[in-house]
Amino acid sequence: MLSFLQNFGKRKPSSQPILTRSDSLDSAMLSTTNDSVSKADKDSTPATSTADTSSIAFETTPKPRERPERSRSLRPSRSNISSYNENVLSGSAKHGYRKKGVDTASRAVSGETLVDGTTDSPTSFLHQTTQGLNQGWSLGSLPGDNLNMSVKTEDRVTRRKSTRLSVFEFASSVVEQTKTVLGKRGRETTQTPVMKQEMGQSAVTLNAETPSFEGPVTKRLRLANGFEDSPSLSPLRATRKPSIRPVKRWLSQGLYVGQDPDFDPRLTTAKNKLKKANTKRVTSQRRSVLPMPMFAGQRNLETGRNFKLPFDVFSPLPPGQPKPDEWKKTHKNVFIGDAAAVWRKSRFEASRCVCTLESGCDHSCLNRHMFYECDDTNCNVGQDLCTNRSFAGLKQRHKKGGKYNIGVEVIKTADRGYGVRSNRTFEPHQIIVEYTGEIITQDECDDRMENRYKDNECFYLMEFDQRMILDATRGSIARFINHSCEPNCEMIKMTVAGKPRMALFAGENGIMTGEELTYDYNFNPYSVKNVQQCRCGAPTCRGVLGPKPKEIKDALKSLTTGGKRKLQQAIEDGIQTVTKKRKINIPTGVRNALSNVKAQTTGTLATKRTARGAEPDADKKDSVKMSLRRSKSTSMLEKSSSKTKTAVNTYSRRRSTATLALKEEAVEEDGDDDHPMSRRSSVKAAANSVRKNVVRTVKRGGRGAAGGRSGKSIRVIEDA
Ligand SMILES: C[S@@+](CC[C@H](N)C(=O)[O-])C[C@H]1O[C@@H](n2cnc3c(N)ncnc32)[C@H](O)[C@@H]1O
Repeated sequence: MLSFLQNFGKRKPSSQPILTRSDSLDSAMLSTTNDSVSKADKDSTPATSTADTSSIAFETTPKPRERPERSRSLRPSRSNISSYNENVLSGSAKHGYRKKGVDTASRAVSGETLVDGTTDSPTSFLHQTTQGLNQGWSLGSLPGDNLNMSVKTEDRVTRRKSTRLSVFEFASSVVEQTKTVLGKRGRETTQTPVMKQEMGQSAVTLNAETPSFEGPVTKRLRLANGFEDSPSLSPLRATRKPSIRPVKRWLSQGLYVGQDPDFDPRLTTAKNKLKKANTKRVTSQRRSVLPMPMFAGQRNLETGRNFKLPFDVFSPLPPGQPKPDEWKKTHKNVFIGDAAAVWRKSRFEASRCVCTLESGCDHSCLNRHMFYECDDTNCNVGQDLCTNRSFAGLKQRHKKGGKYNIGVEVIKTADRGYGVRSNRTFEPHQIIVEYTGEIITQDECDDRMENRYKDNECFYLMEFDQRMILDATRGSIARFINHSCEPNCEMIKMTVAGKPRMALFAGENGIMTGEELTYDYNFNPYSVKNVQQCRCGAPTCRGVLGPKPKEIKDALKSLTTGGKRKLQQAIEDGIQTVTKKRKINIPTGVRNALSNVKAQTTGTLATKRTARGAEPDADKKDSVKMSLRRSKSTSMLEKSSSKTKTAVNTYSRRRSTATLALKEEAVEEDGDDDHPMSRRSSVKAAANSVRKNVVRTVKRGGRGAAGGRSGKSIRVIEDA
């Protein structure tokens, strides 16, 4: 049988038999033909090759009929024909091009010319064939044996080989072709590492034990492992992966099923892993599924949770947005040149706030009112209860990293150059971004203006503290924040661990995702000719960067014609009224009048304060100090601008010496049980009066060709 298979159905002689299911059927079907031939040829000289077989077969049969002789080269080579015939499938095929005289019926499966002249009916033959197909494969028992169709090796008779393909042979060839196309790589991709490993081992075994096998590896593996009659024996099925039906667990267990309870969607996977590794979890208290709504409600009632609407949304800009040329960044204030040496430590000693554990450090915290950030050295309630640690919170946010935590990004505006927008929400008064840069002395600033920045369009300079300048040319992203007459943020200077720092805070209404961040520059162009048109688009836009000239005039009028009370009110409203005079070209006469009124008023208030002696009137004290400091600042600016003619954009929201003194008194007197709160509220009132933005922006006046260019400005913080 083996030798029969070897000689039959193979294009070229092979030393190894191919044991395939198709072969068994094929051989079963075709053996009748061969046997009939062998019967006829039994007595003739045995052939030694398939070619001989053909010759024998054709020699013993007469020519079928006369046909026009075709050239051999034109005749299709039979060994190359791989056509598919339904007759072959049905088993009733009459193979090939027959010679006349050959009993075609005997070639059919249904013939009665089975080996040894057995008289099995076609039905029983088919039955046996089916049995043979269903049988397992093994070397010991081949299906052909059951069919009693074995052919002894010594009786090997060369027979004419059918050039048509049987159905199984055809299928095998298709699979083989497919595999050839897929190639090794294709097979590898369909095999799991475990499969490969198993197959590798089995292949070794197979090679060692059954070297005569050929065919797909999977089949050999099955044969070797004894998985007989397995459906995966089919080469087509062998390459197919078992499909795993996905189970929608979330349908029954909720959307968060399987998610780690500590998972933070704002972090990257790596950071989440790190966080998980670093946190000790109390696994016993964790539940793998969400609590039922009633339990969730109960939990909320017990533990409490701030309700937030809308939930924080992160909305980064789509890629490909125009970005500013890379600027030198620094996220910390850096002293440059002599600044560090000149810098003095804060004159004011840190004092503890008087907040209680019951109330926590809330909006009534004195440190908060004084624009001092609480820390472990000056806070009475500790980190957990304190809400006056904005800069510390910002540091933590930035430490976490990611665009969401940074929360801002640069955008290109239509008509104001670059700007900054939020890509998440911010609560009212929440810190957004710190304004950092290089801290330089006034001399250094002048030098930079004359040399380094002489061709610049924009300047990012602010008067900072102790007459230092904060230059954000190398600084944080906050330098790109534009002005608006109806801003949604405010720039605030606070003392953090004894050092002043500036940051942008959300305004009263908080910030929504995608809003452009703005604050009021109170831009002072220094000269009317340098007034810049404002394009903020607010309904109440003043039209220029800075106060309207009319407002300035009105303020001046109130200063000159109003009484002391009115003047004081004007002063408390902010020093804009004083600085505004430099935004427009105020007539010298008016200016002199203003100076006189200012001096008189200051003197009066100061006298009053002295007369009151030890009894502090917080508001007035504050006003006095403000006016004094204001005068000082003004002169500083005048001097500065007259000397260097540099433009300064100033901002200040700063406590005064007086308010600090009051605060200390209040802390001391807080122990007095009679009126502790009244004292404190007077301090608060004093502090509140100081919380006025004092922002001045002065356009750079003519300094040669570069100095006279419009649009050049620097912003300087001014101590109030
Ligand atoms: C500190 S820079 C702000 C960032 C600037 N837009 C940029 O592209 O670098 C200040 C300059 O921005 C422009 N600017 C800011 N707000 C403006 C506004 N509301 N209207 C017109 N120009 C504005 C002015 O030219 C101003 O001198």
